[in-house]
Amino acid sequence: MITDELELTSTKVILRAACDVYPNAGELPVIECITPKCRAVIALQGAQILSFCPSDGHELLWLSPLETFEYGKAIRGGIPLCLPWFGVNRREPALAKHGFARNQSWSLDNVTETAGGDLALRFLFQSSAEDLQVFPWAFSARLDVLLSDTLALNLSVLNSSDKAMPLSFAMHSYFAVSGLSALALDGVDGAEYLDNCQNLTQCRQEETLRFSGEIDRVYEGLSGTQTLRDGARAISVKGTACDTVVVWNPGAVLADTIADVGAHFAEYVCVERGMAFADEFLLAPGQRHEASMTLAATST
Ligand SMILES: O=P(O)(O)OC[C@H]1O[C@@H](O)[C@H](O)[C@@H](O)[C@@H]1O
Repeated sequence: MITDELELTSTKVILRAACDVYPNAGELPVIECITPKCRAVIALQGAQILSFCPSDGHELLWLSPLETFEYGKAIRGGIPLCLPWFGVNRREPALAKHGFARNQSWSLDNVTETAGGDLALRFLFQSSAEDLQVFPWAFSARLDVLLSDTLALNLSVLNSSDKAMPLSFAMHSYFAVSGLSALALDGVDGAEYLDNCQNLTQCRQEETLRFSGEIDRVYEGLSGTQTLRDGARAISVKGTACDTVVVWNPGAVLADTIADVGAHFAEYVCVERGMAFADEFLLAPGQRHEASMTLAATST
């Protein structure tokens, strides 16, 4: 059993095995953070936030109840980081979808508590010699997480190779929702999108986005704030330097073919922020790209 505890003035940071937090999970290391404003669980694999529960007790993120937490396998739910490419790799489509950083261990580099009771954690990732076989640009990444009443992520990617590096990525949030039929997403109306359910056909979002059946849409160059309305609750997704918005729910038919979703498809929707498709770019040698995303939930 892994345990290590850091007790700060008003917060606790505890290193645990996933099975101590989630029934049926394995030994994968997770960090449980308890602050005056929230409780959060973060896996070291992928620096993946698995849970964020502000003091109103309402969980923001969905984590599959079918998740088995195996080393090297993508965890279904929370906020996976898709990096150093999003979706299908454009150079080599046979490579693993969404890059390899979500399936590897990151290190916890720093933990700082502020006087106001916020907690900042820094996670680091360094691409390995093995990664260079599939992505021949050495890079490092840093994820700064700020746990407050809101959840803020700052993802910074440094190209440490000597040539321009193609970069696409996403902070792939799975939001816990009360059901799909009453949901609506503001902040994409009027925008063009690529419909991933129709071979990336270009379409236009004429009305407020609602959820019935499979939805897999990519809005490029959008930025701003998206707000997911779920009855009396609203979740806002605000980002900078992550101008692509991806909205995904598999619907019942596709979910049936996804082992770790299945009958649970109506418990979540993904509203992701990143740089992908037309927003993918070349990061010059020695240059950093910093993107940030803040998630906040309010109830009326
Ligand atoms: O099953 P994965 O690799 O985690 O991907 C989940 C989904 O991620 C979304 O971002 C994509 O738009 C979908 O096409 C994809 O199915």
